[in-house]
Amino acid sequence: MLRWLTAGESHGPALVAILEGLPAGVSVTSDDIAAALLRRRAGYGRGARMKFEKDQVSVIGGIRHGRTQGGPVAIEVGNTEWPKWEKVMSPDPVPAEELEGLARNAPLTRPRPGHADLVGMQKYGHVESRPVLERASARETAARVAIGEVARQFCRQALGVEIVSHVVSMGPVEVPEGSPEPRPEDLAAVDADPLRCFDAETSARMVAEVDDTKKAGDTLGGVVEVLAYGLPPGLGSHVHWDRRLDSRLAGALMGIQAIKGVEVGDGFRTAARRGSVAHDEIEPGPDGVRRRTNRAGGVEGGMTTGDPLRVRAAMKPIATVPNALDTIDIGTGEPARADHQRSDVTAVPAAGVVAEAMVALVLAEAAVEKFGGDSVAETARNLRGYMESLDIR
Ligand SMILES: Cc1cc2nc3c(=O)[nH]c(=O)nc-3n(C[C@H](O)[C@H](O)[C@H](O)COP(=O)(O)O)c2cc1C
Ligand SMILES: C=C(O[C@@H]1CC(C(=O)O)=C[C@@H](OP(=O)(O)O)[C@H]1O)C(=O)O
Repeated sequence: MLRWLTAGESHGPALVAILEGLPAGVSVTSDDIAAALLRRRAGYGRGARMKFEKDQVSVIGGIRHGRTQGGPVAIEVGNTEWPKWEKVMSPDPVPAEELEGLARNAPLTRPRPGHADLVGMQKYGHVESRPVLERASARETAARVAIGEVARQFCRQALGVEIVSHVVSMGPVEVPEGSPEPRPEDLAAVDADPLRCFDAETSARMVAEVDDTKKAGDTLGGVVEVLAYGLPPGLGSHVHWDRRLDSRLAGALMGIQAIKGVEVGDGFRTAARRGSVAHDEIEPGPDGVRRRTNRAGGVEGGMTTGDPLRVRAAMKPIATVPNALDTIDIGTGEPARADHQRSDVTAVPAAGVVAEAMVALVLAEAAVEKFGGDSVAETARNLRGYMESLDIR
């Protein structure tokens, strides 16, 4: 069983993540994790915070001399901005006179529509939104990307699986249907694009859309696609709803802040087709059985088919709209403009990197379930035995 947890606040000293149940022998270093975190900070349209704040990786447990040991992997992602927040976010009480006049401590009483502020205040009994937004903030995704990198290395080393993501739409600007999908060797090119878009012409239009949106004091959402290559058939199961891989992927992707829709394969587009052109016909191939197309996105009956996994996640526009939206001031009950200090215009490119991490965690979990193994070598051996035993391939 693979399980994971994160803790920490947006302006706290650090985020922490624990990944438990991973076999021993995964090669991974602090530099690998730091590189994954850098990818998450990139992307045209992100706010000032991405520039001045740095993630500081410390591996606290589970990895020795660059290899997992079989115990829980614990990673801390320190925040270089902590000294500015030490009083406001102190876990211990701070004398009132030391907090007085601190702009950062001013109560946030004008909840932002579309963020967790209002309902979080109602549910947890807070009189301002700081205690809500600190944990709702997608800064938390840094912790997921950190352990996601460990899971990704496991998927690569034990299964030969490579995970890629790219941005397929930014607001109304979409990559044309039928455009080539990035392969693992294209990931560096995707990362080099300002919006992590694999189509240069569309990327230029996306950049213009971000610029226009910024000028208008507005924000943007979009859609990311994650692809996983090299999967064996049979991860997940048809036998129960919570063992279906598609249900687990959907849950993991919807668990990313601001993701409002998930599509497996052609997803919603399939609903508009007739059956004869919606499914993937099966035929004999040179290496055994194969499907002619991959409209299903590599999952049938809640199990990987062996074709590339393809899932999409739709992100809503950033809630902290610079031209602030209407709300009420919780202190006075009067209409007001929502709290706004700064924000991303869009974070869709970063959401793609987070989505890769979530997919890596779900695939690693499903692989540990199917193949077991206390070491990467044992998992790989069990996978080989299973592949050799398949009599319909
Ligand atoms: C990478 C990333 C960055 C984000 N940046 C912001 C931001 O700068 N401002 C904002 O209001 N929301 C941002 N969000 C979205 C909020 O975290 C999210 O809308 C909020 O937690 C409420 O959750 P919900 O949208 O799922 O309802 C970001 C989300 C992600 C994944
Ligand atoms: C800090 C990160 O993202 C933050 C996520 C976020 C939100 O509301 O989700 C709001 C912004 O923070 P602030 O409101 O303090 O400017 C983003 O910068 C990060 O991704 O590392």
